[in-house]
Amino acid sequence: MKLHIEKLHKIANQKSRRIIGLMSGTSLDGLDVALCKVTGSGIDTKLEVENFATVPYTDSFREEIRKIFAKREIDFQQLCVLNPFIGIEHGKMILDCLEEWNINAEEVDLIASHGQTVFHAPKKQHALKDFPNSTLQIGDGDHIAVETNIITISDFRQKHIAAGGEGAPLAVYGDYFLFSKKGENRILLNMGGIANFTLLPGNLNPELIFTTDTGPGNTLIDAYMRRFFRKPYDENGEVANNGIVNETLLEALKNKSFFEAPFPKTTGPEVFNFDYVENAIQKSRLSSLSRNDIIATLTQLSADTIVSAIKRVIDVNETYSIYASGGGAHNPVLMKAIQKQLPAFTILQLEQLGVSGDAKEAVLFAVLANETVAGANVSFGSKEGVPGISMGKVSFPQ
Ligand SMILES: Nc1ncnc2c1ncn2[C@@H]1O[C@H](COP(=O)(O)OP(=O)(O)OP(=O)(O)O)[C@@H](O)[C@H]1O
Ligand SMILES: CC(=O)N[C@H]1[C@@H]2OC[C@@H](O2)[C@@H](O)[C@@H]1O[C@H](C)C(=O)O
Repeated sequence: MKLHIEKLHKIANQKSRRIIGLMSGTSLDGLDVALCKVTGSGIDTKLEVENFATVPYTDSFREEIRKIFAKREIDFQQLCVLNPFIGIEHGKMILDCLEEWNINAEEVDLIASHGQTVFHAPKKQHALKDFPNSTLQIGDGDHIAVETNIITISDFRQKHIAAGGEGAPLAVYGDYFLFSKKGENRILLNMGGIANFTLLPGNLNPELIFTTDTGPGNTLIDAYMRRFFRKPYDENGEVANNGIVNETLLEALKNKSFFEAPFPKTTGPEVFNFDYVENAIQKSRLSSLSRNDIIATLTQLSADTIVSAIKRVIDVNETYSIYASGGGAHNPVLMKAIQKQLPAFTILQLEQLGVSGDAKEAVLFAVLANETVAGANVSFGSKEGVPGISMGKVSFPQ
């Protein structure tokens, strides 16, 4: 279909592209939709977020995903039907946003779709000698392309694995292109369900860029809030604020091989989930601990493990600024606990760099699609976890 390739070629040669970045993360709160104008590529990328919305998932949509989400054993038919269903639903959500924003689908060049992660199993986690790193995102791109009539790039993580990575974190590419600053050591900290960070050295040397997941961001807090408070999360850290950190439980929660494993590493709710907390509570014989204390302790766990990972990779003679994003940046208890342990660091919200922290991950996938269509190879050296590659698969609408 020469016409399609020619259209893509034309988009690749434009000075700038309008790309919709999509992210639906491990919190299952909704679909982040960021309409971006992207000019240039690589380290010369300039990006303007024209519109952003989080389309909340309905309870029933979320429950359908939860039936298979991060579970070792599932109804295989549910996985099969969800793959096109999520693609179609995401397509409809995009069309709703475009209508709201008064923009025609023809005015958009590309969609960059992350899809819904349903299972993440790097080799360090599954420990199956003969099997590779693995991860699975569903919500097939062909369905989004046909539903919206917009060329869609999707399924970014497989190529990362094929090139030697764990399939995550992918934020590092966009973090480097959009947020590097000569003379300032920056740490881009994202606290979604899982927390991760990118270290961008002020000397701009791509070979010194570092990225890793650190462990739980909000996922454990959310799991406990859902079960015992019937709320999706601890809004503004109010429950944590009314609890006291229990040191015995905190130590039991930290007693996990993931935290000791070498960098870079990735994880997910397959490891950090409700049962993980329950086991730690039982092992510490703390079944009568108050629910507020548990939430306070889980919040401290996120802060401690984020700080400990950062401390392991920074140069003590250098100064750093942290730019926080993701839902956890709205939790003042978590933010204060991090700042307290890093008194010499300036901790700011990502908004200071001109991009909303809630939009960041969706924006970063727009950057990845831009690279795939219009970028050149960027070398990050031989550093593990950041292969210099293009990512994603192309779906044409017709
Ligand atoms: N006002 C708030 N107070 C406390 N926590 C909040 C607040 N707003 C959002 N959050 C937390 O942020 C979570 C959503 O964060 P986000 O959308 O960044 O995660 P995600 O993208 O789904 O996850 P991941 O990055 O791991 O894929 C919520 O589930 C909640 O725990
Ligand atoms: C497998 C997967 O979906 N991982 C997510 C998740 O959410 C946060 C953390 O775990 C990160 O590694 C990744 O997402 C971001 C966008 C990333 O790849 O940078």
